[in-house]
Amino acid sequence: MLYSEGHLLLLAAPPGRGECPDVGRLLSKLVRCTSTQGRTLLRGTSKKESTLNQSANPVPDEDTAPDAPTVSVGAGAAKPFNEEQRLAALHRYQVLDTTAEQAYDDVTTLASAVCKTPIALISLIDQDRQWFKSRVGLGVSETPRELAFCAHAILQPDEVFEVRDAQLDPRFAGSPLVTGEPGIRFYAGAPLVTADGLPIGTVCVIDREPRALAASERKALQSLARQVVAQLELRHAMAGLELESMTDPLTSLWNRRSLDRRLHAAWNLHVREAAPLSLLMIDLDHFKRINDAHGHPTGDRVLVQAAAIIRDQIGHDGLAARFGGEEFCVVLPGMDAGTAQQRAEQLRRALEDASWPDVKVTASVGVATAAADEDGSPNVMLTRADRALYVAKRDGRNRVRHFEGWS
Ligand SMILES: Nc1nc2c(ncn2[C@@H]2O[C@H](COP(=O)(O)OP(=O)(O)OP(=O)(O)O)[C@@H](O)[C@H]2O)c(=O)[nH]1
Repeated sequence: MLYSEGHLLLLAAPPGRGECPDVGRLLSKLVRCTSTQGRTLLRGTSKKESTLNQSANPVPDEDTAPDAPTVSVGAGAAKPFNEEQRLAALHRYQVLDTTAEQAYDDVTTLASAVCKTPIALISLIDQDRQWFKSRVGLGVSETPRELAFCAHAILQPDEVFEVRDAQLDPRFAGSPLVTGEPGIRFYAGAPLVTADGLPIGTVCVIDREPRALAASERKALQSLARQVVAQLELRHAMAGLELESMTDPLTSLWNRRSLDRRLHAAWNLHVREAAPLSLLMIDLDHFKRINDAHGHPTGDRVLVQAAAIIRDQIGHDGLAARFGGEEFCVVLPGMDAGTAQQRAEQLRRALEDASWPDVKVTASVGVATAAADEDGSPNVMLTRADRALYVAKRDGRNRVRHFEGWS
């Protein structure tokens, strides 16, 4: 957005002044959406609802409107004193450049309706730009930071930053966003402040006419900003849980469940692109003896080190997972049988040559490949790799075998 970092900029021309959009419906949708995810983002719903409905018919409240802060002119707003932590907090949410989401779009729809502005935005202030997670009434998805009104708004994280007539404000009168499109005259942005007190953006509203926010509208804008932060936190926590549920806690490799998903995805790619697909099944040899001779904790350390070697050896060419116990699996999309066998042999040697804590470690590897035009299924791939692993064990261990048939 155009004003200041870390505010949701609600820049909206009234959707027909005098019209009262169905704010209650939008609000209940928002509350429903957030509460189904186990967290109430809007407390005291009925009170807020009545506040929001009142503010749909705003009466500018000159007494309570905050004064604009003093900021630098020319190259845009000054940077907040805690800019580095602020950017780290923003990037932690991993929300920049993501696609539109209903939960955020509901907020801008509400902001525009409540404040009766034609433009409403959720603006996130990145290092050199402001990027809009959601926007009503504006075509662009980002602007340079130096043009952002929101970059000013984040300098006063506990207040709504309001510019009642940008043409009369020396900081903004010459801005191309005021002199040209979208012709900003009025701006109000409520900073998005994280639990750590870091302002990452705003919820803001913009109008093409000079005006002021009523106290109730200002409050509503701040409520919406709090909801955006709660939504960001919720998504972040869910992503963390998802990752946790897909990861093996001991080795940090993908777990079996994750392997199944990824193998299916790789199989779909194999079918769609008519590309080969290979799979390695790796089993540490006589692992029980390591546990028996050196104890379970040493066995665990060996598993962690083996996982690290497998991950390093495979790099970005495939996906490594812990299949269970002392067994690992590697999915190699696009890799033919010959190359997969070479990589398996390199991996086997790397495990054998590694320096281990007081023990000798080797592994047997089974390889299965679906040629570019071959039918089958992910489960058949697993069974074939398992059969090849069985043959490698049967033939003496510490060796690689490719699936060559069932006999
Ligand atoms: N330390 C440790 N041991 C585990 C873990 N998961 C499974 N194991 C042990 O791995 C051993 C696997 O033993 P087996 O299936 O007999 O296989 P092996 O001794 O490796 O023999 P081969 O596979 O035939 O070469 C068992 O003793 C399990 O208790 C784990 O997370 N940590």
